[in-house]
Amino acid sequence: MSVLSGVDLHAGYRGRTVLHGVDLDFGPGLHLLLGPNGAGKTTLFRVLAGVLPPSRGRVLIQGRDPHARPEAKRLVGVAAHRPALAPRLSAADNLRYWTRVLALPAADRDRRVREVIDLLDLGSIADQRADTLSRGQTQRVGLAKALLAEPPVLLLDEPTAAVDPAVAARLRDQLRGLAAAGHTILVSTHELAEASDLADDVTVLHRGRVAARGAPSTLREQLVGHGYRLRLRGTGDLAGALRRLGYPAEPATHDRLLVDVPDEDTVETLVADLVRAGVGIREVTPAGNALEDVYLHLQEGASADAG
Ligand SMILES: Nc1ncnc2c1ncn2[C@@H]1O[C@H](COP(=O)(O)OP(=O)(O)OP(=O)(O)O)[C@@H](O)[C@H]1O
Repeated sequence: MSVLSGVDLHAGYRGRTVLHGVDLDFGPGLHLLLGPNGAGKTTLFRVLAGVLPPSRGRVLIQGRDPHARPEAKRLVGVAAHRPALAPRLSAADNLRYWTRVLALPAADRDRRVREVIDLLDLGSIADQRADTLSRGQTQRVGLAKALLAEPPVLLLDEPTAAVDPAVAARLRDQLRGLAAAGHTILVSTHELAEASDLADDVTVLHRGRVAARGAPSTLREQLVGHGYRLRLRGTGDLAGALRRLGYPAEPATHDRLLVDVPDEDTVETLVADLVRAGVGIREVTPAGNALEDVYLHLQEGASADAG
């Protein structure tokens, strides 16, 4: 069941196009939008939320276009990367203020504030002034704000970026709970650990385009192919050394390589050849840490384009 979709979305800022034709389609559940810094994740969220109009293409939320029908914006709750809270108001008063901005029925406002405070375990900081909250606490208040109107769709921009591992784990549990309750949740992140941990459905955004979508393990195959990752000692001409040895690999970063080899025997030969060629080897990892390879692959493409 499609709840949130985007077709051929183009968008940008003052003549500069950031999204170059993004197609997306999400149903209820937890979905991740993974992309390196600057990939266009925040821009895409602004377009999906009905805030930034696309120059081309269309957004549909439960069949309604938020850019054509502003009331459809109510179907989306957005938690910004750095939520803007009124500094002098308490966390709870910030939430109360937002119930008015969202035009929730007056009779429901206090109840909803209490509910989101309970749901996100914010009781101990509810009366604390916003400007005294830690970044992680601020982020959780931002998430509470996104939930106030009980929207079917949640767009969460790097919700665990500023929180410690224990809080992040709790937040992930809460997100899983919301997904199980029927929300369609899209979480953006550039953190690989987060992506492998949180959801099986990952969309990779790269340079304003969807580079791939799938479970972490299948993404690797789509983008990188089969292979092994080698971490080498030294920053010499690794690509040159490999070419001379006849291996189709390219450096992904200064001391790492992605090597596409069909089997273990070839890896053994490769390692022996590299050692003979004087290249030190620190680590050989089979295709397991899928998303890290995907990222290295994207970086590799980006630096090749830049050069
Ligand atoms: N308000 C703006 N005006 C002009 N350019 C912008 C604006 N916001 C973002 N950009 C540019 O659009 C591109 C995509 O930015 P965006 O914030 O969407 O990426 P992102 O994937 O969310 O990155 P990050 O992971 O760093 O948050 C970047 O090159 C950025 O400089």
